[in-house]
Amino acid sequence: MNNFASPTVVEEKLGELDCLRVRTPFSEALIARQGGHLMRFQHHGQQPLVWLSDTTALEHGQAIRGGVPVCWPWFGDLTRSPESVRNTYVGTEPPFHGMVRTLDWQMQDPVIENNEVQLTFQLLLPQGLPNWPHPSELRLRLTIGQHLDMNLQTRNLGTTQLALTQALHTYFAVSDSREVSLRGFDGCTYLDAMDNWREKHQDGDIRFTEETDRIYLGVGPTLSIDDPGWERRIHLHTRQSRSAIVWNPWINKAQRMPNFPDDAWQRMLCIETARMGEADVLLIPPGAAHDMGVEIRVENN
Ligand SMILES: O=P(O)(O)OC[C@H]1O[C@@H](O)[C@H](O)[C@@H](O)[C@@H]1O
Repeated sequence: MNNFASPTVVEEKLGELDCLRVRTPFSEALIARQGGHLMRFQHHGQQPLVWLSDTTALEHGQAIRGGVPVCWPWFGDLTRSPESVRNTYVGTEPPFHGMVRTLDWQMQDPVIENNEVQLTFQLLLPQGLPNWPHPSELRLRLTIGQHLDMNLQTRNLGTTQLALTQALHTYFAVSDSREVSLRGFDGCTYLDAMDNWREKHQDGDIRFTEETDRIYLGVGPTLSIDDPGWERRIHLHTRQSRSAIVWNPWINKAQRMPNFPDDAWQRMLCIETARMGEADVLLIPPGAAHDMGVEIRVENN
């Protein structure tokens, strides 16, 4: 512990975005009200845990590049979600990664306890969203302290079952994406977006050697990123999620993507805690709520 005797939460404007800067005795974080978007998280005296693009847009209605976008009420390209989820949208051009990452969420008063700060963001959607007529409520709870914990709760306020896919699209900062290994995926099946969504089998740890965009299925609750360059291991402990997206854009896609420096693919990777695929689609009965979450810890070698 150092620097800050007790946690603080301070409002801050970043470009057009209303943000909160959280300081605890262990860590510092920056969160935008838009999307309830965690933009930065860093332990004092250490490298960042979460990667944020130096060139991200900081404008109302524009997706923030990096941090932890919330993908909801579907993940990625809606046509890749199960039919029950595709049918929830009645428009013609469904936005990629759903519709809430660029909305302003309501924030509840911060709770400061045990040297941690808990921020809860809420989206109350009595009519649903444009072309998505499903009354629901979304709550994102971020706990910032010695560890980072994120919990996404969906409540179905409608009268019929609600089908969703979703992800906490976490961009991790790493010393060099070519040198890290991702553990906990050995033996899993994955859908390979780079190979026409073929189903494949993961043998051993994941290493990045090319553009990688995969949906892992049947994933257990313990995953990690082994980063020898920064002499640390990042541990993810997931709750109520059996799927994860693993993504690194590599050289060519990095050049094509907006708000993403050409060489930044070397310094980031995504492991996205998700509910995705036929087997992990989220079905919520009327009146019920569902939580999905992840706790992230760092172990220094
Ligand atoms: O540029 P966006 O919409 O934030 O998406 C970034 C990436 O998000 C990942 O989750 C997807 O698997 C990739 O296909 C996509 O490129």
